[in-house]
Amino acid sequence: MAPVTATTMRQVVAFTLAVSVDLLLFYASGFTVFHSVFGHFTRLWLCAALRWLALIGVCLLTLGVPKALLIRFITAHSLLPAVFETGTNAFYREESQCGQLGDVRCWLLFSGASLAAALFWEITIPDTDEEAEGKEQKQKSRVLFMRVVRLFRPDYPLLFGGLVFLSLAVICEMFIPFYTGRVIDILGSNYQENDFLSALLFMGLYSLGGSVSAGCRGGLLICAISSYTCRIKVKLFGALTQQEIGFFETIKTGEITSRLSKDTNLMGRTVCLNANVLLRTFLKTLGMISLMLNLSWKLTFLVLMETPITGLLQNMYDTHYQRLTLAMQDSMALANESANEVVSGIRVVRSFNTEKHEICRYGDRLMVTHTIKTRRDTVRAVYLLARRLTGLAMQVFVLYYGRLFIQKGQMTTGNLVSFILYHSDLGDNIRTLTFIFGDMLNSVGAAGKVFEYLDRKALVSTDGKLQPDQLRGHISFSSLNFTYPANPNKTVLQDFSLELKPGQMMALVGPSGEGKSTCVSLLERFYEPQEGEILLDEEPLKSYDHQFLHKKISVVNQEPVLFSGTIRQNIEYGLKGCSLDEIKDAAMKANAHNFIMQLEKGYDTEVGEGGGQLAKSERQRIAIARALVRRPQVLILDEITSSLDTENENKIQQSLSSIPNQTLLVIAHRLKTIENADQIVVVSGGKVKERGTHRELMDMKGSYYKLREELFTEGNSPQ
Ligand SMILES: Nc1ncnc2c1ncn2[C@@H]1O[C@H](COP(=O)(O)OP(=O)(O)OP(=O)(O)O)[C@@H](O)[C@H]1O
Repeated sequence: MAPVTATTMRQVVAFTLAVSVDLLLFYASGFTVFHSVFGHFTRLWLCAALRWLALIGVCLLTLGVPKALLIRFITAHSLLPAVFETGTNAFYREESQCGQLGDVRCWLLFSGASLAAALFWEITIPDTDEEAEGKEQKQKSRVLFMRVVRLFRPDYPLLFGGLVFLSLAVICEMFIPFYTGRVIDILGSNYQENDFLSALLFMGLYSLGGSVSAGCRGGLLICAISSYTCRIKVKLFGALTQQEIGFFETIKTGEITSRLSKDTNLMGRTVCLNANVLLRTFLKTLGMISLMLNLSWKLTFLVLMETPITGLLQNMYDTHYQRLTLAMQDSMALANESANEVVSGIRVVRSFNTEKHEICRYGDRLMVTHTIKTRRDTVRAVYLLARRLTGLAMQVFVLYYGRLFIQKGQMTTGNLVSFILYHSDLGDNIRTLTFIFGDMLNSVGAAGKVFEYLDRKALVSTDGKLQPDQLRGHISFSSLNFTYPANPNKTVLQDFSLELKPGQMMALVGPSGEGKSTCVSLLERFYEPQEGEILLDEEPLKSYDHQFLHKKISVVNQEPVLFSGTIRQNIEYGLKGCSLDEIKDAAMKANAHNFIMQLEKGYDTEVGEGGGQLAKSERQRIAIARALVRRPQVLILDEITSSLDTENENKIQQSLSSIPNQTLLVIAHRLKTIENADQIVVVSGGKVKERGTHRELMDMKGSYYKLREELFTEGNSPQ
């Protein structure tokens, strides 16, 4: 208990001492005026400096090093009278009603305003105790902000136009309440028609100017944002498509699409809308406060005292509201996810008769969203109530004191009306200013995420330049060691070496999950091996031009992926200037021509999203045609037989074997299909376990032999 009492005592002593010293100096300044000691401004600023020094001195002596908030208060408290007096003199060429200072009411008013300013600063700008982190964050935000601005370069003319109209709109809007008050004064005193008409004319002109300028500002800025967002989206999409496959495996699809859709939009907003609102509100607030000070400085200080309360309320509300909004978005995403799952897996749901269970699950998740939403709306309702109450209390004060000032002849009725009009806007403006800081930081954060992807250099480079006129298709894997980026602890290929001679057919076989498809992925340069190299015609794969390589090495995967569009577009996918005859030829080799011709629109038939309007075997044959139309030197078939029947498979095999000099790499589970291969390689545990022709391997009675036996007994192979 004792230390607390001692601290409180020290604080009371410090407060009393500080108030006494300050009042003494404040009155002393009035004395110097009275006795015309020093010039007016010298006295003001000297007094301000002395008061600042004295108050800081008292704090140091009694409380130790003062906190940032106290320093801000002391600074505002000491300087405010001098700043205000100098400002009034500069703008209106007269002394304010507080010009003589030395009046305890003035002292109280300035103290209140200083406290308001210090608290406002405290609320809107992060505390200096978090300096290091805060400064770094601010620095980062500033750099990001400037990058966003620089990307706006092509839209600078639009932005400049927007800013000009913004300033015009603010100036015009600011004068409307002023002329409203003037009209009331003219009507209330000796009516002068000319004055009345000119006031009306100005009011009309300012209103018109304000509306036109606001419209032009909005239009220009929206145009700039829209063109900016499009540009960034394309840029980001371009950067994303350059990334290596491992990137897409480690980052969730939802995150990527959210950056592409949400964050790019937020980025545009950062500079344009927020800067627009910030600038407009800031200019308006400054202009309003200066006009309000002109109307009645006492009332102005009075209403400014509401600022810290408004700021505090807004800050508390923003924190809670944002937290609940995020929680609501998460729970909504969960509810949507369960709905999506059911829609895409409706066959499973139907066959397991789990409709009711799924409805309950969806309903439960929606209830969670509903509860959070209700809490969020309650927070909003309480905030609005508190805001209205403080606003109302302040209006009552303004009316009460306004009436007093009118009685004393310190202001007119028109002045009071103008003042009230300004005041009603001021609260909103200050709230906007406090909110916009947080929002700006959020949006800049979104820009940071977008830049992170824009700046990311793909781990698998595509800078190779080699494009030889002749390619033989000689492939060798030499001592490869490889782990997937998504699972770096598991070595998938270990000291893996293979050679595939030009024009030969090689088959990779082996149990599931042993690394066969991984070989194909490495050959396609989806990943880079950690050790070892893959050579194509004795040159490292990475030295080949990206486009050239993917034209010369074509892959048909287990799961054929088609894109929405026509069959023709899917076959010629990525090839420019491909004739219909070439497409038909490839389709014939893939045994797809006949079924395509039976479709009503033939090659112009739409395949639907992901090729959903075609059977799996048809999709697979189109995928084979897509690979063949490129006339690849190396063709890779990764378990394509799983979706083909024996008849189709035989026909495709026949046409593929008729292509001369093509190197063929086949991964197969149906061992019957690869008996004719020049070389069969058994892959197990990421290593080459056996290699040879079918006959050689059968005679060895090793893994290949066992594999055939197993598959035969499991009935997987129609041998
Ligand atoms: N993208 C990936 N990220 C992490 N691990 C992977 C990835 N793809 C495959 N793996 C793992 O690498 C190992 C080899 O997989 P791979 O697909 O090469 O086997 P496979 O022999 O082709 O099997 P299957 O015959 O069933 O296609 C497996 O253990 C698998 O789990």
